[in-house]
Amino acid sequence: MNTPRTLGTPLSPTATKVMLLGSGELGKEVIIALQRLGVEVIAVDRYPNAPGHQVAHRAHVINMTDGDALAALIEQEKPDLVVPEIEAIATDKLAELEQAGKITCIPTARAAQLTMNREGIRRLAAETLGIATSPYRFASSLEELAAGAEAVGFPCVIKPVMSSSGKGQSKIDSAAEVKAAWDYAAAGSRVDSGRVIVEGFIDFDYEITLLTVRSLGEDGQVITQYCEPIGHVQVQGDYVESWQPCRMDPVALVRARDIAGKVTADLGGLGLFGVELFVKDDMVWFSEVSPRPHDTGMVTMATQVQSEFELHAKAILGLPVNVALKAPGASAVIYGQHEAAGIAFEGVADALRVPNTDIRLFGKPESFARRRMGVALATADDVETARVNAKLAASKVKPVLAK
Ligand SMILES: Nc1ncnc2c1ncn2[C@@H]1O[C@H](COP(=O)(O)OP(=O)(O)OP(=O)(O)O)[C@@H](O)[C@H]1O
Ligand SMILES: NCC(=O)N[C@@H]1O[C@H](COP(=O)([O-])[O-])[C@@H](O)[C@H]1O
Ligand SMILES: [Mg+2]
Repeated sequence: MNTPRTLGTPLSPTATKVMLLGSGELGKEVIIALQRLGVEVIAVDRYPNAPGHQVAHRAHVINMTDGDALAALIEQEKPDLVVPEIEAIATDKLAELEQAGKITCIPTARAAQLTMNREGIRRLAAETLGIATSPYRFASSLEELAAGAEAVGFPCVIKPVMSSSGKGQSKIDSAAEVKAAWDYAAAGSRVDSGRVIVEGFIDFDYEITLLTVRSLGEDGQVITQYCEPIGHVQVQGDYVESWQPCRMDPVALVRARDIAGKVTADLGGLGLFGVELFVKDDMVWFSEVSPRPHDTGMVTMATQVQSEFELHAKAILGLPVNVALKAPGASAVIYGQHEAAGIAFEGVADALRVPNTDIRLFGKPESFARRRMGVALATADDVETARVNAKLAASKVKPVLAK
């Protein structure tokens, strides 16, 4: 597509139909942004009442890694656009359907395929595009992992090739810990491929997500724009707080944009990407990329003129976008803390009394101790104050077991 889409009326023959594959907290916001443009949205996830299910025109529950089930649902709904929201889907089937001209996948089926598996995106970035990354090896057995760890050196980080939000990830300091890391990766993999990546540990000063948007310009050509960098802190491979803008060495910022530009140009298509980068002084390493909104980018709901979700929604429809920052701000995660269905949240009023804050509760039907159930957002004159306030607001929200 190189012209903007004409938008129809939902639930009518002119409807512009978008199908989200994955309907968590990130998809929920993309859906709301699409709904505002009168797009008909079909939300799909692996369990009922996922956050995005609750705000879409229609909701479906299927095993999205089952290619036949996925193809059948696409055939039934005939969406104009298919928008992957998680990695764990039958991306080979999406590629087959795209090849046959049956779907338009966002940003491309190939991007979904390459980023579903760490091996695909890592080899593309490091070996094809020549971009700096941590040293790495792949391993399909404990013996290969032990050899890979020796090759990249200690400390190193071991991750299943198919996992996200830090699941199955561990950092080890010696050969004695390799077996525990192998077993932990096997347990945390979202698709048990029995394959892991071992990466040399990068002793970075800080890490960022560079939200990068590919949208259509007035002449129908794709243009690439960069949001202000987002700094973040991760615990056990999962994001706990983020802030924007993240102050950076100017040379590092140029390098970060250059890497993000190269990677997203290769992946192609339209939409927003979250490019994860490690930074030390003026050196920048590529870590990975989400061809979709990024969890650390939830901060943009407070900080940008158009949130990352609105940017994604507009870009995929061929519409122009505005990546401008509105105010410095921060986000802090609210975890479930309990293992139970239908939990309640006390203290929301206290949280909202913290100056210039807001709260999102995702509405996930079931809580786990470390499941992300909500996020606190804050803006301020400076990022430091916003970080303090976002964390304070998040700490005031108390997940409790329903009485
Ligand atoms: N090689 C490395 N050196 C130093 N830190 C690392 C390395 N690999 C991962 N980390 C740390 O672990 C975090 C999570 O890693 P990564 O992004 O690869 O996992 P993930 O499971 O894909 O997470 P998500 O889905 O949330 O992006 C990184 O943001 C970083 O803080
Ligand atoms: N880092 C990726 C990420 O943040 N993905 C977001 O989390 C949801 C799954 O949450 P769940 O595991 O609680 O169901 C996904 O659907 C997506 O919105
Ligand atoms: Mg990551």
